[in-house]
Parts: sequence; C-alpha cells; structure tokens
Amino acid sequence: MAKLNLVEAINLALAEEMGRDERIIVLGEDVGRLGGVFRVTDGLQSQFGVNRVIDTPLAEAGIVGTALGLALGGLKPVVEIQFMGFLPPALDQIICHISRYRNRTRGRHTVPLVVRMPYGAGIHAPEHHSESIESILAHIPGIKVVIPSNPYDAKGLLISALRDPDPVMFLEPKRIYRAIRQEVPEGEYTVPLGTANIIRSGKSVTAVAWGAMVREVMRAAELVEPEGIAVEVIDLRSISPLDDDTIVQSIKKTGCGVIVHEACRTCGMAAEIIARINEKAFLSLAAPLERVTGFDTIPPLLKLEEHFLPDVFRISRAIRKIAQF
Ligand SMILES: Cc1ncc(C[n+]2csc(CCOP(=O)(O)OP(=O)(O)O)c2C)c(N)n1
Repeated sequence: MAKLNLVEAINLALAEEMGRDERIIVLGEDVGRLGGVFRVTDGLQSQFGVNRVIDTPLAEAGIVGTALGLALGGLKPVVEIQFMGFLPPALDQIICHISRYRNRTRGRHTVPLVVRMPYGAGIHAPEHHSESIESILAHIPGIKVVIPSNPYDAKGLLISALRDPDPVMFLEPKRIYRAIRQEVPEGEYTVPLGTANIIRSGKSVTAVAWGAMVREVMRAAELVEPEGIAVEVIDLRSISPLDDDTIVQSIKKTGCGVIVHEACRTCGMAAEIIARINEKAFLSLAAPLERVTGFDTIPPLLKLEEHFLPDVFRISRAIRKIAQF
C-alpha cells in the first residue's frame, strides 16, 4: 500500500471518483494547467481533459454560482477556493442559494457539489491565506462541513462528500498538507460524514480537535502521559453535522474536557461543543470545560503566528489544570 501525504490522498480520491463518475467536474483558479497552487489537482486536466477540469477567472462568487447551476443541471462540481480567506465573496451563493435549494424546492432539487479549500495558519503566509473560519460555515443550515486530519481520512471523507446528495464544504489543513505520510489504500473506501473518531483512548481527560490541531493534541497527550494523565483524543472529522454523541460518551467517562481549535476564540466551534456538553452531560462534569484557541485577531505574520496557534505548551497546561480536579 502506498504511503501518501494529504495532497496526494485528495488527488487520488478525485482521480478515482472522476474515473468512476463522469458527472464529476473540477473548477477553480489555476486548477487545470497548473494543478492548483498546492498541486492538489495535479495531472487531472491531462487525464480528464479541459471540459472536466476547468480554469476559471478570479471570481469566487462566479465560480461557486456556476457550480450551483451545473449541479442543478445534473453534474457534480468540485470547486477549489484557492484559500479560505477568499471564500467570503462566495458566501452569498452558499448561504442564500446552495444551502437552501433542498428546502426551497421541498426536496425536489438537491445540490450535490463539493467546495474544497485549504484553510488554517502555520505556513507563514500573508493576510487572507491563514484563515480558519469554519464556525461561520457550521452556522449555516443545509451544508455539511468536513475537515480531515490525516491522508487516510482525507481520501475516505472526500469520496463520501462526492457521493453525498447535498453540498459539502471540504476544508484542507494546509499546514499538514505534506507533513504526514500514511498508508492509503487504492480503490474505493469511504469514511462517513458526521462521525468523529476516537484516536487515543484514556480515562482522565477528553480532548477534542480537528484538522492540524489533532497532531498538537496528540503531542500534548504524550507529554502528560508520564504524569499519570491519560488523555482520550477525539478527532472530530466533521464539524457539521457534529457527532456530539461520541464527545458526550467520552465526557461521561472522563468527567472533564478540553476543546482545541486554531480559529479565533469568540464564537468558535469550542463554544458550541461546550454548550452541547452542558446540555447533555453537565452532571458528569468534575471540572469546568476548557478551550485552547487562537486569539481574537487576524492571524499574524511569521513568528507571531507561533504564539497565535495553540501549541503543546498551551494544550498540556489546560489538560493539567482540569486533570487536577
Ligand atoms: C479574491 C482573490 N482570490 C484569489 C486570490 C489568489 N491569487 C493571488 S494572485 C492570483 C492569480 C492572479 O492572476 P492574474 O489576474 O492573471 O494576475 P497576474 O498573476 O498575471 O499578475 C490569485 C488567484 C486573491 N489574491 N484574491
């Protein structure tokens, strides 16, 4: 079995599904000849031709609006937004139309499209290239929001997204695009949307993360292990729908939890997760729930980025704090 990184796993999922389903087309800025800024769509245009892998003008609202029309016309478009920071012009199409077509037509029309986008900080990129605004997407009813943390899940989640009848936002943590290699099977397999994964079991503290933060949380869990703190790590994989059952079951076992995300603190996903734990497992809590997050500021440049992003130090400090109760 080949060991692939995240970029290669996503590329493989696209190539395999495009081979199986000729309704799938790819469109976005520089996705064709160049193969995308991060080379995620590398080779697809030469394999499937210019009618199925389309270089578009620099106009996010136009690209996503076009994809909506193509989806309603019977195709399965996969849009690449070059960086999540350039998503806002397309939010009008996503919020006002794509997310509501099923509801607007009383289920007669669905919108089977996928919007892929690199997101998150950690690669020393300038403004608009480090955004992590997943909670804005999670706030929109009618779309699914998926974030893989490793190559195996990336391929399986993307195949599920491509086969889903409804719109899926597929967020790619670019900080780990090439940082992890993992055995990824050839051929089809799926990872279900809306299902979290317990990637490390423990009885002391529950830690919830997604995307690039999963790796940091795993490092923190290993750091505190010799101190007698056994951390259960949940990789959320989908932030909408949110698999709160898995989180609640874990909290009932450990009695305390920390949620880690690199997005800004205010109205980030941690706030929603903490609210759900309060609703469903408050009486099992032995300590206040903690969150370790980015700060309420634009992701800063270069070295300051290291202070903005939750790291092993900040995460392990939060874990120790709640484990003491
Ligand atoms: C709204 C928005 N979307 C995407 C980008 C990312 N981006 C930066 S340069 C570039 C290519 C621009 O190509 P072109 O307009 O031909 O200008 P040239 O590279 O020739 O100067 C893209 C897509 C951006 N800066 N702004």
